[in-house]
Amino acid sequence: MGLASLTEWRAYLTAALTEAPGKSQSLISIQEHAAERESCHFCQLRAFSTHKDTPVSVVNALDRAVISPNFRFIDCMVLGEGVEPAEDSFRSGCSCERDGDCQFMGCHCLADLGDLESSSADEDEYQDDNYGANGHGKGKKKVYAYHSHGAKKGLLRSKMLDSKEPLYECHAGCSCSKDCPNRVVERGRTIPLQIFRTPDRGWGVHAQVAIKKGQFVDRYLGEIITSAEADRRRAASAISQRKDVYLFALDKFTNPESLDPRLKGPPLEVDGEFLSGPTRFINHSCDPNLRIFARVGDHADKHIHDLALFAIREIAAGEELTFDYVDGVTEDGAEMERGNGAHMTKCRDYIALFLIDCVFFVQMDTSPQSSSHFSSSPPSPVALTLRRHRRDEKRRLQEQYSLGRPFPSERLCGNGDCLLRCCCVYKTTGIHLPWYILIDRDESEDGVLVKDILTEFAYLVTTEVWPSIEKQSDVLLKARSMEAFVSSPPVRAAYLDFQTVCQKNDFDFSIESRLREALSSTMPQFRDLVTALDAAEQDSQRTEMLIHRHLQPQQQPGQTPSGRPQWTQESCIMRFLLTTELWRRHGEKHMRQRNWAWEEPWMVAELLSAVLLNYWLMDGEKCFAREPMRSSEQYDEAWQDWLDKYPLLEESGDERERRVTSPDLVPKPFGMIRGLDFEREIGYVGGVGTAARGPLWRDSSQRHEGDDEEEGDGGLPQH
Ligand SMILES: C[S@@+](CC[C@H](N)C(=O)[O-])C[C@H]1O[C@@H](n2cnc3c(N)ncnc32)[C@H](O)[C@@H]1O
Repeated sequence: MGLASLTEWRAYLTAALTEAPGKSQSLISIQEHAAERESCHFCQLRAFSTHKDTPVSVVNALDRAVISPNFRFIDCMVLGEGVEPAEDSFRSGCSCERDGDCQFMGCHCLADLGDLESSSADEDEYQDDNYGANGHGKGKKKVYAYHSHGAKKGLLRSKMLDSKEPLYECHAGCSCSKDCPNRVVERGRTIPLQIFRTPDRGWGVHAQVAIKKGQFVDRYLGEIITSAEADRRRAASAISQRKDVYLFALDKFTNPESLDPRLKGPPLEVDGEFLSGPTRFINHSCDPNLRIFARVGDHADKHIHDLALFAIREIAAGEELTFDYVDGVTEDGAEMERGNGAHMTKCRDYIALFLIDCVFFVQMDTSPQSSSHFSSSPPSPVALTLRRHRRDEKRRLQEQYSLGRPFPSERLCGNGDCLLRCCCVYKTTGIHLPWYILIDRDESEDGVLVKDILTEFAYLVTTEVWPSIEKQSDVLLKARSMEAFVSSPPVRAAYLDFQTVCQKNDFDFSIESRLREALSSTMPQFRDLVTALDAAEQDSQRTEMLIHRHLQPQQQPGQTPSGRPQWTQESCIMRFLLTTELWRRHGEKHMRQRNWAWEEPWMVAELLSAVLLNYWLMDGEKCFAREPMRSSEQYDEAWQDWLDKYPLLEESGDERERRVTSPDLVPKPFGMIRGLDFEREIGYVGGVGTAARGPLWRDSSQRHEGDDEEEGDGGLPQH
């Protein structure tokens, strides 16, 4: 019967008693009855319109765990605050006269589909298809997603099963009948499902009947919320970033260039953690038997499209249902070939993450508190430890934000809706989580301590750019804050991004003078941009426009206006400089950023060019390792390491003195790092001109003190 808890038993008996013929409703108070129904999972499931023919049941033959009382079963999407369906005036439907006509040219619902390709073996049923014989057969057919008759009627075509194409269906606004072959998800679940207790992964789902390849199983339901609300829930969640497994972005039709503002992005998300249907209990597998598809009914509601699960192979009765939570999507939202190395790594990483997760939630679920409704016993030590762990995790994140880590919902460009990947550098979820992370090795290829190289670099650029600072403690402070900036996660991410764009466009900077040349020609433009950003400070629209224009590839001279904008070496460098500059400016009122006030645009340009060159040099000296980013927790760790390594300096004089004189914070005397004399052996201090070499770039309008020396090219080591 599927009554997995005392609550459900009680509610079921209550309902049975009151509904039994001849029994008086007054046996129990109506109010009590309503309250019981509210919290009873069985009552929620029994209220589904599909309950009679295809019930959902819950069984637990393993332990005393029950589904959390905070969870509620629903059978249709719930629209959260700020989420609206299309207005009636935008709705449309097809006016096909007969169900089968829907596969011909005139059907609005199929308007976004291509015409039928006759070569597909999967389409052979069309050969003897009687539909459309009424003269419509002369028109071209559209590719129906489903087989429309024969043994496979209602099953998704194999071609669709292998694709990530959305499914366009007829719907309530159409004139075809509910039997139209193009209404499979629309007609709802046809398989009874059972939620059962697995030995090692909490709850799972199976069907007690066999499921055919291509058969629709059910929709993933939940509360549809805005992206900002989803970020807020991620940050506030007791399960922290693992909240992601319950959130699905409705991004199938998201396109920053869309004319429909609702499709421009960021996409809405479905949160199934506390409100959902049985599919919310389906576990993840790298070799799944289900796959999730975007399904659209009324085209005006593309922004709130359905998530429909279909069987991708024959499934035996009782076999656990699974789908791949990663499903071959890369960080850029592009498709990754399923089963390839990158996909399998990401897929397994999910499982590794769950294994940690499982220790927590299996214990949480089985502990008496999860049904705290009825239990009056004190929390177990395990539950207390877990609660403390979660609380600590949450507190740690909050502390990170207060110490200068930006909120994941913030964007570099300041526009909370921006989808541009390099603007979403703080995001910790889904497609925006950085794919790799740049970690310092202990030593360079030649055995120099990497932390010394960073310290030395920061010290040298500081003394070059602010030669007039006399007090040694102030120089050290400035150098320390410079080092904090250079090592920060967003600057590392910007360098990785720079490398990726270079590689994708075959820009070869393996010879250092080439990088210097491109950097030199970018500098004047970048300096002007910094000046323009300063001037546009109060005008957020203008600022955003300036930023976006310089973060993306541009139309090249001589290109036709319709040609695709292209990257150049300069625009690629510009993107690094600008993203690092935006991070420097980010939240200027925060104490950390106040330490990064670099006064003049030429200083900003000099220093950031130095940062890029220094990364390039250190990279060539094998100072970094690239590690795949396995989870948002790993990103949290990277931020924590950085915040621990570079604590905010107190303003008070004493404290300040104490901190800067601690041995760790004092750079080694110039040129004395073991095994490396920067000046003599490398002759390089980033992009900043030394007394001997002169500045990296110059033009007549940007001369500044100490600019008299010759422009030097370096004689620097080549990679
Ligand atoms: C969407 S829920 C699935 C239902 C879940 N088993 C439950 O009891 O609520 C996702 C969570 O299930 C667990 N999970 C899903 N697939 C798993 C797998 N392959 N291995 C281990 N745990 C898994 C993880 O704890 C994950 O956070």
